[in-house]
Amino acid sequence: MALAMLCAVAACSPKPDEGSAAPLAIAAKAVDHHSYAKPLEARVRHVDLDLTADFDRKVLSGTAALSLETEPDARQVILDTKALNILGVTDAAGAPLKYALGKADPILGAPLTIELPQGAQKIIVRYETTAKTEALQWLAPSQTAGKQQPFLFSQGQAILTRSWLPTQDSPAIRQTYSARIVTPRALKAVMSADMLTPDGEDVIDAPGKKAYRFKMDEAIPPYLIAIAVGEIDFRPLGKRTGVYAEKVTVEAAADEFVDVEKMVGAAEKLYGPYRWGRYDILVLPPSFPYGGMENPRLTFATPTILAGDRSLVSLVAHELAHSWSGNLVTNATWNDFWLNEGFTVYFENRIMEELYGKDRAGMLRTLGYKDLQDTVKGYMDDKHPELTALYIDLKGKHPDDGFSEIPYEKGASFLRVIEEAVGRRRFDAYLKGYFNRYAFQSMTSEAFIEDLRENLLKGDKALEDKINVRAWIYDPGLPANIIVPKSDAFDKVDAQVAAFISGTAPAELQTANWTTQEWQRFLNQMPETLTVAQMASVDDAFKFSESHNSEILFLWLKLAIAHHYEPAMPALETFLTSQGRRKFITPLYRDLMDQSGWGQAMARRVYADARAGYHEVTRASVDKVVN
Ligand SMILES: CC/C=C\C/C=C\C[C@@H](O)/C=C/C=C/C=C\[C@@H](O)CCCC(=O)O
Ligand SMILES: [Zn+2]
Repeated sequence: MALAMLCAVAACSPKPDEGSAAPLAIAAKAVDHHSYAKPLEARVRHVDLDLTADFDRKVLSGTAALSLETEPDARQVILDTKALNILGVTDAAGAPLKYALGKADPILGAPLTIELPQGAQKIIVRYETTAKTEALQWLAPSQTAGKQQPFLFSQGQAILTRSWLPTQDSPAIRQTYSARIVTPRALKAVMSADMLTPDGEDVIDAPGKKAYRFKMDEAIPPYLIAIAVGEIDFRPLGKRTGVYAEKVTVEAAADEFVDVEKMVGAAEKLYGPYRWGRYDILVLPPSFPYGGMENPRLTFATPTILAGDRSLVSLVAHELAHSWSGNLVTNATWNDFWLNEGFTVYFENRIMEELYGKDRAGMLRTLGYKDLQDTVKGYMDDKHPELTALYIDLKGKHPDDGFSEIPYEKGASFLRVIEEAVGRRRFDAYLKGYFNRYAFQSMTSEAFIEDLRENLLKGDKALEDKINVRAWIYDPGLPANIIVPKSDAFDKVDAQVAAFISGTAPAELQTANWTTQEWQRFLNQMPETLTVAQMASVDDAFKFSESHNSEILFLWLKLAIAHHYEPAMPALETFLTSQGRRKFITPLYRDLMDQSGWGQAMARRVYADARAGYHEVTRASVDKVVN
């Protein structure tokens, strides 16, 4: 990897307000190995985009005007780029500036070093994206739900934003942004910002085009700058919530998300005011690579959560929770990713408990704990214990290489241990204070420990040792004081599973009105040693192969592969070729590849056909398992 000029986080964080000096002092020791930026000399404060979405060429082209804050003697600014075609750089008056695009690193991309006249406050980069831009997916009409119009969307996390706009792409270098996006007249542009022209405006001497304008006045990490363009409709859900989706999807989405306005209220009751104005959701076409992405003001969500019975809306609670953990207080480097995700999973479960009660929240914690156990076992078996720590040193690695359930479920388990040690009321008060103290700032694991000591533990060394704070953050494995969730609500499921495995015909199982979480528990408990007759009987009884619930279908298809249960193979092929959510796609291909002969042949055949339709995030993941 080209020597990445390191971004000293201290200079990346904005001027601290009183009471937040600690993170700056501690965070100064942190460096972001995933950015070339040197913000101690010159840093980006605002990005103003003026781009045209060209669906014929599949490029975004135009300008990024960057407002800078520079040291008096600064003579250059360094930006992060990846696979961009840089067409020229000028100052605000249009005078050309000298620039150099450095050697491209396969993970970080290339540094764009721009010479600055003394006192320069703004530079304008003219550029266009290319076919190698990893953040963007350009979909043909056939790849969308509506099949009538093309669609474009971006994914920024973790370090993909640099592939669709030149800036300092570090989560510690927070920036405001504004944008003018020109689209074909039939399409609408939306972004993670205030949408100033919901219906677009005419473009002089371009009758076939429309322009949409946006502004984000809060300083956010660049990975949260997001865009989508398509035949997008809108339905309101409440006074500050609504859902965007393709016309054919929007009614189902509005019905699925009917509780979202209540979710925002529940979240505010827990951790303070929602600071972002509106909370809207955009449902993407099926290839979206994640369950959700917490782009501020506009969560991006997969259509695979549209189960029709609101049973998968915990994902929305998760993305909403990021409005505090991750978007308001952000991990300063990707080594500290658990600060985003562990807090959010903890918070997500509290929102679900507030809205749907302790039983459902307990079931979700129990299912999450099983995922955590499986992940830890997998990494330990593969001799990668370092990936089971919360803080992971990702120097020289792609952040994706550290991505797993660990920062999510182990991080949440850590916070539950703190809650149990100090009591829920005291912990909630601490969290509310934490989000206030560091609002719109970036945080490191060390800074968090300092804040915890100062504002919650208050010098109680015995309490800190009882919680085992540093071991939870830095040690591999699961600390002995982890709280193993126990959900009585699953007792009846477990009893039925035992009856089934002991040979009782599934038809005798009392499964009336089971929830998705109970079916997940049932399938999680199924051994991989069933007979084909047992697989057939349970499929006949519960029609798993025909399920429209992505979470249930995923677990059933894993079981079907393990048993080479042929009747489920058409459903498997449909599932692999009709959506692109990495969490489902990669494990199924991996399981197929573990089946020598038929499984490997099927994986290679299906992937050869489906690969082009996946987003780069999913492709990069499956490329590692299908060979
Ligand atoms: C220790 C890992 C450090 C950094 C990883 C950061 C980002 C990884 C990159 O892959 C982006 C991930 C984005 C995830 C978005 C949503 C998730 O919360 C849910 C993903 C699983 C799902 O589809 O539900
Ligand atoms: Zn998350």
